Amino acid sequence: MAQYRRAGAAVAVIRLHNAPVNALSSAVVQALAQGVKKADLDPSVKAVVICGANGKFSAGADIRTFSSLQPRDRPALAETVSLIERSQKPVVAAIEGVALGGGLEVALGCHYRIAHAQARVGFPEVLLGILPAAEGTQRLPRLIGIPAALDLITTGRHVLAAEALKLGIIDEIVKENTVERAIELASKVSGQPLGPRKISLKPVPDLPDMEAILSEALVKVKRKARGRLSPEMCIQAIKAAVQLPFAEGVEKERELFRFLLGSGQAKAQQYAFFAERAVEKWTMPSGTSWKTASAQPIRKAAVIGLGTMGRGIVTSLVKAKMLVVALEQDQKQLDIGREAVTSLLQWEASKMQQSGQSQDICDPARLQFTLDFGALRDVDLVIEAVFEDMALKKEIFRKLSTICKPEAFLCTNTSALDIDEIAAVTSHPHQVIGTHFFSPAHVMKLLEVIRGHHTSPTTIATAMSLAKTLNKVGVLVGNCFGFVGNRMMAPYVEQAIFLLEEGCKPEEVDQAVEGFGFHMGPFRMLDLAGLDVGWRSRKGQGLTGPKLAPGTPARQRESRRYSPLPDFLCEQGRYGQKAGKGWYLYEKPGGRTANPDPWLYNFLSEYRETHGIKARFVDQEEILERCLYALINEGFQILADRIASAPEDIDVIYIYGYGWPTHRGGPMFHASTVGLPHVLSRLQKYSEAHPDIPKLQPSPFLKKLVALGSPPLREWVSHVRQPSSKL
Ligand SMILES: CCCCCCC/C=C/C(=O)SCCNC(=O)CCNC(=O)[C@H](O)C(C)(C)COP(=O)(O)OP(=O)(O)OC[C@H]1O[C@@H](n2cnc3c(N)ncnc32)[C@H](O)[C@@H]1OP(=O)(O)O
Repeated sequence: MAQYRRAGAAVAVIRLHNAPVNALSSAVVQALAQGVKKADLDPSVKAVVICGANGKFSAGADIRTFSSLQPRDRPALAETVSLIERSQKPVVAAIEGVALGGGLEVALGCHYRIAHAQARVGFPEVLLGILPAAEGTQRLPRLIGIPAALDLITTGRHVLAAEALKLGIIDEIVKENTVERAIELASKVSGQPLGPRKISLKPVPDLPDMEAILSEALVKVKRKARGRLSPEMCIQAIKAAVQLPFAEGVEKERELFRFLLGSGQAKAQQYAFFAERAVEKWTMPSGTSWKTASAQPIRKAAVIGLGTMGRGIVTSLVKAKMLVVALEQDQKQLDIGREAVTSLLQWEASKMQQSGQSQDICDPARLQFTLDFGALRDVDLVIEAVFEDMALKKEIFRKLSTICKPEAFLCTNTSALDIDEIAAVTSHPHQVIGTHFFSPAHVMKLLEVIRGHHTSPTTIATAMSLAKTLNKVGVLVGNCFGFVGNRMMAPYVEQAIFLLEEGCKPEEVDQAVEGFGFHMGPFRMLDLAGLDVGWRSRKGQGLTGPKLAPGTPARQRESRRYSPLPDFLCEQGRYGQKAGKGWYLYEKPGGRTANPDPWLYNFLSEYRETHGIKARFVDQEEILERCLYALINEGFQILADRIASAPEDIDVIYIYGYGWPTHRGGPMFHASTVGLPHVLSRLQKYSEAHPDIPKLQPSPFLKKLVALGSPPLREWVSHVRQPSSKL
């Protein structure tokens, strides 16, 4: 848990030991405290070094233990940090790998800090719905000043050693032998006065406009937080550092920590942290999993199509230092694509430069632009990213099947299309897989990885590993129309549009959903994505356009309710932001400011009149429940259909791909929090009121879980019916 040894005659080394990241469990904290006391009591020890095993200082407090913490518990970690600082002998932190959260707090308790050049430090607690509660909110501002402390504590960002040195968090950077160098320093400074090195004794550096800085930070953080409490509480704690003596500031920090710990938000954010890690450990319905499948190395990849998605994908691959072939169909598109990729890469390089990372990502030798499919002969993996047209995709895959080497993996970037149909035209369907990137692909963290019927475990492992290489979160899902993300989006958007028919305005629906914490409500999102995308898909499905059977009632398809509203908008050229008008009016085509549109109000009134709909007032609760519970209901069906193998998969997809607020833990976590019987009863109520909307009829799986007494989320999948045995 923490090894104590002597280095030379006079230095004690305490090494934190808790694989894989030296999390500070209570056993580790206890052992650390014992080590510090032992060194203090031993007259032959003149100085102490604290370091971590396996090249990592510590990733902070053990998050797994938080659920058992009582809000009244006094953090033992804080007492240990203060014990370190009070030590009579100099204590040096030797930081390798990471010193995050409680790990950094331990380091701040030390009198000196040395870090390896690749080490990262930070206070990511805010991302877990809490704050640095082992006196970190009181020490960091004293060490680096208020503006920098506000930035680090409210964003949770990790900083590299170079930046940490500039900020004053660490005293020295070394390229190698961090612990040895720390031992040397410890020997050198033994006997020197420790007072000036104790951060708790320092005043917070004063600034003339302190009040203004704090209140501006509060306004900024509140605007960005969309209901998340922890950033605001972090500011309260930092304010306490400014206004109160150290000990009183610490009390305030504890009070705020207890408040956050007891809030549902901390639970949701910690669930999201572990869900993100759980999805890496994928399983197929057959039982094959990450444990037995091994990924193949990808040295060289190709991207077909340099539209918005293709450009982002190329940028991601280049950033990950792969050799990339980018292919387009004609010279003009190729030139436009090359220019776009080049400027994306330059932008990425400048961002990296600002954060002190090396920026050799734009090496042109690694990126080849071509019109020639022959250039794909030796690539290990291809990502086809042309637009959503099955015929075109099949033509490309037929070609790839003959040109690429037999062991190449063939990925299709699609948001809805059938992977099996595409794989069927190739001679290696087991090497075909869906990779649904989200726009902008070089920014968005999510990669939905879709297994086809024939996709091999090696192909899945390779695609999942590619996600990690690209610094994305890969989630494995099954093949069905819209997969997980878009399949759940469909009933959500459908409800939003039905609500307009019934009397809402787009901004009322958006405000309700944004008030819940989403980045964007459904109508702003549709305008951003382009209304023509859905229109093309509905035409393809024969729901509108020339394929629609003559005489079909305007608001009904088969026996289901249908709203032709978005089709009418598209017929008027209102494609959304790019056209300058859609559900909202924009200042110009491509404009970003969504303004309510009087034209739309008239249009909606006339529409309701034509169809004999009496507008009614719909309250926020109904707006939210109809949109969100329709989406969640589909999530239960997706679990029952084994398209997602666990609720965590769905939640991670929604957090990283669709802007679901992290402090609400994802749609399935949210359902478990508000209670499955509640979700069921509301769906029952709405489906009775709207019997012609099948997506409001509660999923049989949700009903089953409620009948079973609403087991906790982690048990849900054990109640999914197993496919019948072939025997
Ligand atoms: C006890 C009361 C204390 C009260 C005091 C409160 C004040 C202090 C609070 C804190 O310190 S909260 C924790 C702050 N630290 C973090 O948020 C860091 C979280 N970890 C990471 O960001 C990353 O894991 C990493 C350290 C950057 C490593 O990333 P990498 O991609 O290399 O590995 P992962 O797959 O993410 O993690 C490996 C493995 O380790 C588990 N894990 C990571 N950090 C913690 C942790 N702090 N506590 C418990 N477990 C942790 C992670 O879940 C993975 O587990 P498995 O999936 O392999 O089981």
